[in-house]
Amino acid sequence: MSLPSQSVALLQAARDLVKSLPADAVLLLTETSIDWDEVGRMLAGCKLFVAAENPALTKSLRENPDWTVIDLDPEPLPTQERMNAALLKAVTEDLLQPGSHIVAIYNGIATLEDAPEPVDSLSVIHLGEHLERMTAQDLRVLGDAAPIDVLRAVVDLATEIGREGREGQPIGTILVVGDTRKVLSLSHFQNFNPFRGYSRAERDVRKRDVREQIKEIAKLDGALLIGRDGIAEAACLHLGGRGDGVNIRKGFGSRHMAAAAISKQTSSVAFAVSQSSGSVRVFQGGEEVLHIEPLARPHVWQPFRLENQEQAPAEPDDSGDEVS
Ligand SMILES: Nc1ncnc2c1ncn2[C@@H]1O[C@H](COP(=O)(O)OP(=O)(O)OP(=O)(O)O)[C@@H](O)[C@H]1O
Repeated sequence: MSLPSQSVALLQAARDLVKSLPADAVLLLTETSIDWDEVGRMLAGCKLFVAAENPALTKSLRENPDWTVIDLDPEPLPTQERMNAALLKAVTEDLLQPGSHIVAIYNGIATLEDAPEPVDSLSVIHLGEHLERMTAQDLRVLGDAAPIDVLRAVVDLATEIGREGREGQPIGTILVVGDTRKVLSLSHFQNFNPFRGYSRAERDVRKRDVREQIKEIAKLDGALLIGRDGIAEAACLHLGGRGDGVNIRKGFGSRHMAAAAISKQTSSVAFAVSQSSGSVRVFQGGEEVLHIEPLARPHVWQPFRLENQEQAPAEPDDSGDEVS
């Protein structure tokens, strides 16, 4: 079996790019059988990562010491997401450093299984910029709390608030997503609702300019409430909700407790942005399910913290709020 001409040309281009940019590695994403000996000859001297779902395809590749095989979960994901998953896995397993430059070759256009060419596309990926967008996979732990595009937008908003603060000052806040009616019934306004009077389009957090406006509002004391559909409904909310049965780590105060508590008592997901550290902790069902560090770019997602898992004792609700 020899390689078709388009694949040969792409591999040559990848090898040349690795030398001339320079780039750190080549990532080959394929689900089609391919002449690996030929690939090896063409990419001699390049660090090669091969990502595939099919274990039969990658089994023999593991014997080659110069190649790193990344197993992908067998899910019907778009190519972009599979590439993201492969790169994220390589970074979290310390196979690649954030900031690396990668030449990726993949099948981005032809989707037929019997496509004449195993690969048809080439991209140059600068991992520093790219990692921030690799959130979809990790957000799956939140199940169907909200559509993925809404969750991504809220993550972007929360991490930007944590990283940037406002006017040089760190700010903390809570972004509550979903179950708006129940959240409102358990909370009260500390101030007038700044979203009142604005159209849905002007409150849609999936839009960058709306997120920029919301960052201003996040300076105000209290939590923000966003619907499952991504429309911001309220700000300046003092969240009620009882704190018993929730788990937050030692050292956290009333903000994180309030976020955990509201996620326990409603089906919302609460994103607590810490004023002191900028980190974002995501609570669901009263438990912390995700933690994002406020690194300057890039950040790497951690589903669970690998540190001291000691938990703070549950505190009673400090608000005693009635329905407002
Ligand atoms: N129930 C609540 N609803 C909304 N915001 C709250 C609530 N309780 C506390 N906060 C916010 O949290 C702030 C106090 O944060 P505190 O330092 O006690 O918490 P923390 O969990 O350690 O958070 P941080 O890491 O941001 O300091 C309050 O000024 C208020 O803005």
